Amino acid sequence: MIHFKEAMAGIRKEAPLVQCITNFVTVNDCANIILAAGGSPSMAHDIREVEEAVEGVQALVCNMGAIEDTEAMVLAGKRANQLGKPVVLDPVAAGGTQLRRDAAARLLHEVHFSVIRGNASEIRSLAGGQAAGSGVDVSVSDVITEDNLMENIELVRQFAQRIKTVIAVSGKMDVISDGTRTVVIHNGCPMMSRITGSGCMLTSLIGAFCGALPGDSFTAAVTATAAMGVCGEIAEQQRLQKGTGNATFRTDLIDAVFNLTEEQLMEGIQYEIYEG
Ligand SMILES: Nc1ncnc2c1ncn2[C@@H]1O[C@H](COP(=O)(O)OP(=O)(O)OP(=O)(O)O)[C@@H](O)[C@H]1O
Ligand SMILES: Cc1ncsc1CCO
Ligand SMILES: [Mg+2]
Repeated sequence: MIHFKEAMAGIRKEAPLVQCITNFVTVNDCANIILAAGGSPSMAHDIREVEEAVEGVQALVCNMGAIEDTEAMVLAGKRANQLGKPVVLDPVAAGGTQLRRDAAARLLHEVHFSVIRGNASEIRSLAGGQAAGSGVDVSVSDVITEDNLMENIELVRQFAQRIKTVIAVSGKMDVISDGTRTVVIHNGCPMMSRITGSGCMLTSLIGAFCGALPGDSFTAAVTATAAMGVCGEIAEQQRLQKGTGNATFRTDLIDAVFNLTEEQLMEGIQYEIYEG
């Protein structure tokens, strides 16, 4: 059983401060989704201040879209680890270039992450498999479908168990595992992949939930992913009513997170749990 309601209440009560070392493409959306959820963002990323900045926050998010900030992520991540604060990784285009493969390997070696959230190509690459993609989007051949769901659940579960980290793979179906329990979430809509940053926003939201629930990163990752999916559906209904496009969808998605009630979340979630 996942305590979604308690997690939702917790993030609004705790108002966690979340530090994001993230990319210039989607930094503003990451800050706004944290605010929408009831948290408070800090985008401090300079190597001269990240270790000090981490002392004042409840969680750290490292987004490899800011590949130039890898050193800052290592410094901040190590300090967060010393302080026992959750660290979340978004391995943007992790398998795409040698620079990114090296950065991902270094980050995994030097920092312990509470949660890693990426698309199927990124997670497949981190897990040591052959990922087809080289860009920031998932490759068609890596997409998780009904047909390959069970083998992907097993891949994600084994990877989570091996590195003792909650792994969250996003897509049409989101697969989240702590190495024992695996949750599959069916919410969301294709429009979410027609804006840039829905993944970065999801990772930031996971960071905010981890900040509110520091001892339970699995519940944090599952609740954030479910909330994002339900809010994507709400924003899509509005897009269809208004006849708007991807720019308004992005705003409506953030608004939906701002206005999301525990009841809306509970009514909207479509998920199943696989044990063992
Ligand atoms: N076809 C889809 N159907 C339902 N939900 C989707 C679909 N594609 C993406 N999503 C949702 O969009 C969000 C982002 O997932 P996605 O896998 O697209 O991240 P990403 O590739 O890292 O994105 P980006 O790098 O652009 O930020 C998740 O909440 C996911 O559930
Ligand atoms: C498009 C893009 N390029 C680097 S980071 C980023 C945001 C989505 O991952
Ligand atoms: Mg991404």
